[in-house]
Amino acid sequence: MTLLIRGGTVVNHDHTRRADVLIEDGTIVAVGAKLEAPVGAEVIDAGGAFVLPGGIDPHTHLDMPFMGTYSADDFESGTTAAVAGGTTMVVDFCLPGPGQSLLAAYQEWRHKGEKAVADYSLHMAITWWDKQVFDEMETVVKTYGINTFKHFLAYKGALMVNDDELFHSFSRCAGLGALPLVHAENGDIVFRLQQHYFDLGVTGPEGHSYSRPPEVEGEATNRAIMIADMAGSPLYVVHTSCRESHEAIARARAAGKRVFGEPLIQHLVLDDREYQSKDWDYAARRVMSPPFRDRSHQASLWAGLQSGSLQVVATDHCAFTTDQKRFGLGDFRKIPNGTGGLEDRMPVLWDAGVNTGRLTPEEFVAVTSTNIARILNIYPRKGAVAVGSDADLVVWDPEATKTVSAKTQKSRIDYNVFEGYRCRGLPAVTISRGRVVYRDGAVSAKPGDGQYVERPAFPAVHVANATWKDLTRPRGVERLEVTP
Ligand SMILES: NC(=O)NCCC(=O)O
Ligand SMILES: [Zn+2]
Ligand SMILES: [Zn+2]
Repeated sequence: MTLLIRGGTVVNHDHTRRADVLIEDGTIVAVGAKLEAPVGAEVIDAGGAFVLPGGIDPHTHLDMPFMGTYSADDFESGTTAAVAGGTTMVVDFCLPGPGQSLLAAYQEWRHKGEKAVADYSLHMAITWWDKQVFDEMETVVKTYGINTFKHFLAYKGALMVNDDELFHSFSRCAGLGALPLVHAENGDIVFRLQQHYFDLGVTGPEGHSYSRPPEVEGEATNRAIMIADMAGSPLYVVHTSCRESHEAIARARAAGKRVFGEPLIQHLVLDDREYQSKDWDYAARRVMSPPFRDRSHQASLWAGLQSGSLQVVATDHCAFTTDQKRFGLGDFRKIPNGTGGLEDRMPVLWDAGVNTGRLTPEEFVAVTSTNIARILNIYPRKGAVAVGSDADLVVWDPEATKTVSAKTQKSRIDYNVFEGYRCRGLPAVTISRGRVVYRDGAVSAKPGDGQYVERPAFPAVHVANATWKDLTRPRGVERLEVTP
């Protein structure tokens, strides 16, 4: 199948130019001025709009078993929302249960992924530790094409791992050429603070926010960075939500460490006043970890994206219905943690980022697509409008407007945390591997159209880390023998 996108302005992370894009059998075969349409080609007139690499959201939880229920969007509704918002690939988290084989969990998540309408990939979570996990990590990397392992420093008694497990797993990642990811909140302290506020009589959703202050995130981020450094591993910090965590990442980078930070679109535009709503449902729908912060933290996150100390904007899409949120009526600790955002990430970020001058269109492409493609080792197959890349593209109309509303969204849940947000700048057409999957408000892709994307290990990064570690390692002092 041949497709020509004519008359657009192609924006990559490093350059912008007027160019047509020719696609054959799912791959970009030419990018240039005034390309001829081959006989039989479908032609899309971009009409001067931007042509961007499709968005990549590296942080979703579709059909996730969590806090006694399952997240409401599965791979079908989640990826449908994604393409409607200009995102052509998601990376979800495979979560082995306690004592469950990583290989069995992988098969379960691949089964869930069979319904995806857009491409997807998986991170593997390390939720427990012993020799079996150590051994299976190799198969996960070499056979399943997963080069990222997630570690939760929060959710005590459920997903949380301790420092010993962290050091073992990070060291194993270093040996395999894989990248560890962390949810950085100190789960022991969160547990105590939850009890403290509950005992004081704070039972509503605001208790969730009070019990997860920026300090628990700052501490855990610093700790994970230091442990990764000692293990000789790079590190990716998911949902970086506050100044303390951002500063830890910026400090590490300034010291030459390979550390990456990922703010969420929610933390960039929504703040903690939401938890003060008198409407329990309204506040509970916004319960996620880390919670929304005060506006001074937002300024820090934007500055990080602008200066390059933070690299990626994700969603952590983990959507629960109002009925599910009500599991926590009377006890905020039981409110399922998570919010949606897959359909909204790119439009809201364009509006709050590009329309305000915080980001250039090229920086927008970097933080929504290219940087994460590079971090996940799938660039330039993904994350670029370039010859040889997968034809995952968005024709982006910078003047189109909409007001976010749960009534028109593709997600299955009954509300939207961005409700009423007026966006200027929207996807007009989304293309996945050369096929139009979204146009004029309608998604045409079908369950099963999405393909699983394998991601090879990063030998070069780990060789560099190991070389430097070896050069700088403490060595025993050679001394003259002392004769007794
Ligand atoms: N973020 C959140 O509240 N829910 C999803 C699980 C996680 O990422 O911590
Ligand atoms: Zn998390
Ligand atoms: Zn998450």
